[in-house]
Amino acid sequence: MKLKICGMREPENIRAVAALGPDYMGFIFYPLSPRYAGDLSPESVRALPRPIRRVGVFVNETEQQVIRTAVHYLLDYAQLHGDETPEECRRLNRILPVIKAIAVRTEADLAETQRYEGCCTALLFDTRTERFGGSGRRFDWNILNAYSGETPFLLSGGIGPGDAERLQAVRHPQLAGVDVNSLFESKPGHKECGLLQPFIEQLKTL
Ligand SMILES: O=C(O)c1ccccc1N[C@@H]1O[C@H](COP(=O)(O)O)[C@@H](O)[C@H]1O
Repeated sequence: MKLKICGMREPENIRAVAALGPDYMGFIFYPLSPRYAGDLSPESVRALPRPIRRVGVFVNETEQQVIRTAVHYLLDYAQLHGDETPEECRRLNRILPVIKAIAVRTEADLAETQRYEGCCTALLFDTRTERFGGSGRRFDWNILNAYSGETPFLLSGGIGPGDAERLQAVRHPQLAGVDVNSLFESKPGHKECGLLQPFIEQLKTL
């Protein structure tokens, strides 16, 4: 099971978390987020050891700006968390692999994914709230059984330090990994290695 650690914004913390060996690290380029990484020096991201894939998180950003940011930070993926259409995802995905976030509360929300089939490299299922992301709230994972698409997905939304065992019970052929964020923080954008390390150890046993 792959692990993405999202919402990084402090150079020292980025280095410490990178040493734990996540598969993906995420940087939020949404100015209204308390985890906004727009002031981060590109070197802090570019210097990440290569096995770690770099993901930029965007909300209703223009294609031009996403590409500009991707070049600046040498991003490997764009995670789109807004109202981006399948066509917008398809166009960008030809240039930069797209992870499209889908807001989930009910099974009906998963039906929405059909429109994105073939338009993005992966999906990310996050909890539907009044915000675009980073709510720290979990949705009912039983709902995942209603997803019958072929695009792999990351499971996200309110995954916390005590959830490794619960994740063990989630079985789905397209489950590619999990994405963690706010519940591993001591303040927005600062991840606690003391919480991440045991979680990662437990995940490895899955
Ligand atoms: O974290 C944010 O501030 C954020 C803002 C706007 C879009 C996405 C954001 N974060 C993403 O939200 C999910 C779930 O986070 P959490 O575990 O519930 O805190 C995660 O994919 C983050 O990348």
